[in-house]
Amino acid sequence: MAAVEVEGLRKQYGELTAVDGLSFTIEEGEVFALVGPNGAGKTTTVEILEGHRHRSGGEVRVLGFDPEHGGRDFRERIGIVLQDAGFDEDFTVAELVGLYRGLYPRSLDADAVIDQVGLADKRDARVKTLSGGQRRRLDLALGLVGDPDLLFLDEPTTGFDPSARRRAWELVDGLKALGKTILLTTHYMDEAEHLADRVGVVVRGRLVALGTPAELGAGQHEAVVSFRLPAGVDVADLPPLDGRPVAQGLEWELTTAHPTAALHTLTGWALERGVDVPALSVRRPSLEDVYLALVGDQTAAEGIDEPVRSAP
Ligand SMILES: Nc1ncnc2c1ncn2[C@@H]1O[C@H](COP(=O)(O)OP(=O)(O)OP(=O)(O)O)[C@@H](O)[C@H]1O
Repeated sequence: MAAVEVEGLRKQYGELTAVDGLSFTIEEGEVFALVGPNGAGKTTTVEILEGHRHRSGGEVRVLGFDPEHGGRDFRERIGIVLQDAGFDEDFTVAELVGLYRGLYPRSLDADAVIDQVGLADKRDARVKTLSGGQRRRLDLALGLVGDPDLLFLDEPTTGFDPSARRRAWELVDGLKALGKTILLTTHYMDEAEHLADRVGVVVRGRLVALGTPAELGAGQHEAVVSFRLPAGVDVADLPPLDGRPVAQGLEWELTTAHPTAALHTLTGWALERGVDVPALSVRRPSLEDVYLALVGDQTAAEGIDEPVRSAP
């Protein structure tokens, strides 16, 4: 059985269609990332799946439950890490994690979870004294302590410093190894690429792409050849290439569907002249390149900043 099944999901806020016919499934043990621009409908979708928001149409099953009517049996099996949970600031970290732990029949050891999220030295600190990144780690601890089968992570590493992000990634990798199903939203494409088995790209409440990071990248046939100009050479001196190189700081970048030919032309020309092409590299498009191409296309096609309105 799939952990999450969404079929034709719709959500209206008055005239605004925030979610417009979304369909996807998440298998048990899968890490699934929803990405998309601000206001695309990710949080609305996730909140419907959590049972916190009423849907306007479509079918949703989460762990076999209709989340709107799942009740306690459902809530005990899911963990939620919100962007801003908002809890009593006078509690200490250990008190709050202990409190949450008490809400679940099957829970993890509170100190172990505090350790796991890297807050061991803040165990007895009051919540109001924590930094932004430390609060996010506390959010993560609260989502984990009930030992959920399905974890919702809403922008789990926003505000984290780079090493805290890496640790959070390791934590998520560890949860995945334990067979947990995870639905995450993120604005960091490297995060989606690293963590997610599959990524769904949502624009204006619609799914515009769905696949593994590699599948999404494979749809892009272009590669980027970048290099610096050899000393004393002007860009106009280069041989004709498949496209025009564009300056990026000190480097030049050529986006081409034929990287082999472009490299051959460039390196053949350099060898003939007896010069080196400094910092020469070829890269496949990253998930971020793919995302920007998709989202740019969609917002251009649909009119920027025009919210999608339902038909009168
Ligand atoms: N309670 C609400 N009432 C009216 N409109 C809402 C409400 N909640 C969200 N919206 C609108 O629905 C759309 C989708 O919002 P949502 O928060 O789901 O987007 P998101 O993809 O999570 O965005 P972000 O990346 O900024 O968190 C937005 O246009 C938002 O303004």
